[in-house]
Amino acid sequence: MNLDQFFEKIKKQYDRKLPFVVYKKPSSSKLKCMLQATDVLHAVVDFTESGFVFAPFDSSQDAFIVPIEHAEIVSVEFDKNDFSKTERKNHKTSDMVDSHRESEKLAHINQVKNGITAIEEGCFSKVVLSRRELVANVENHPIEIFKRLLQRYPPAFVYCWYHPKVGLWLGATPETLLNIKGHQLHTMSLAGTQAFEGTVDVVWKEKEKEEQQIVTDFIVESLRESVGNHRSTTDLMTVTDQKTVRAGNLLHLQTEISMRLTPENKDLKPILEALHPTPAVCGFPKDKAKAYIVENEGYPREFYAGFMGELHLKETISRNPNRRNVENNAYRVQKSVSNLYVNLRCMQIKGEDVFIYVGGGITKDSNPTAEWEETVHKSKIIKSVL
Ligand SMILES: C=C(O[C@H]1C=CC=C(C(=O)O)[C@@H]1O)C(=O)O
Repeated sequence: MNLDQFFEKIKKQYDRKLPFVVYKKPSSSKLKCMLQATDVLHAVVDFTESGFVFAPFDSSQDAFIVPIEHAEIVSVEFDKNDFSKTERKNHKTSDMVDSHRESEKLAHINQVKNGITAIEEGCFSKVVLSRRELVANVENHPIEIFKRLLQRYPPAFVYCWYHPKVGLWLGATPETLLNIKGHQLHTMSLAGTQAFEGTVDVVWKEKEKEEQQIVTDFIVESLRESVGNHRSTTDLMTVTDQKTVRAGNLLHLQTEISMRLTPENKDLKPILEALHPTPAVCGFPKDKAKAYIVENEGYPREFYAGFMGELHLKETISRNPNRRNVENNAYRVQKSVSNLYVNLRCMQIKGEDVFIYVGGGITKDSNPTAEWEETVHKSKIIKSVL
């Protein structure tokens, strides 16, 4: 199947109002699509399922899945230059938004000020506050928007999820929630933001370093509790130093965390319950920050700041041919692989409207106007493809 046939197939599926998800993993040149033959909505029961999962921010609500046993899977290789002709049809988008900007700005600044007051009163030490920006619809087909995301954000996880009973979401996220391959677990702590101005060699303020350290400490502690309570996790966990990474027009602070799982802790559910939502999208302590967000943000996050990706897919891996004492060292093993990402830098398309979701971490030292600017930078990532 070539690239045109691949996208034609997805467009037909969308015209028939049948569910699909099309995606590309970070820095990969492989596009993968799962198409469901009926519009049955499959809710996740216990995360032992296999397929592509789409989970909301609020884990008390249902997560959905395109189950592998009900999906036709197609994949194709691409080069980002394949999409250089995917032109924007509508250039007025940001002008229209500008006219609403002043009231949105005041509302967000006010929300951040209230968050800082709650921190000063001791409710929590960090809370991630977001806003939903409405952009009048562009006449673009979602698949054309998806192609532009592919072209612009090669290092991101780029996706388009559609289910007639859930909705239409697209995004290009820089944040991994979990990669599990066999017994090896990998995750990251991502927080702190500044504009990219031509170099990743930048200085970070204490405020951002602290904001990101809260996320790292939470992840390490959650993994220790959910995975490592019956052994010495410190021996089995690797935590890198903070480093600067680029995500489109922005820079973030990132720490990578890896650990080895044992057969007793291969169950994903307790790991996901402990990790999601991390303080990169919620706050700390988690329950208090989450309750504050649900009560005060003034709109439902739905799938923004939730997670999505491959759940328990089987991958065939060749063993290292240099291993000793292996008679047939060309043998292959099948491993269970899960690749989950946090749903950031995303949009939801609802008929004539496009909603863009953007937020930022608030601590006691946050500056409300700077926090507003940060959400403006973040929304540009998505607006630039409309
Ligand atoms: C919550 C978002 O970003 C998170 C990820 C990276 C940096 C963040 C920050 O600097 O606040 C956020 O924690 C968002 O993009 O909506």
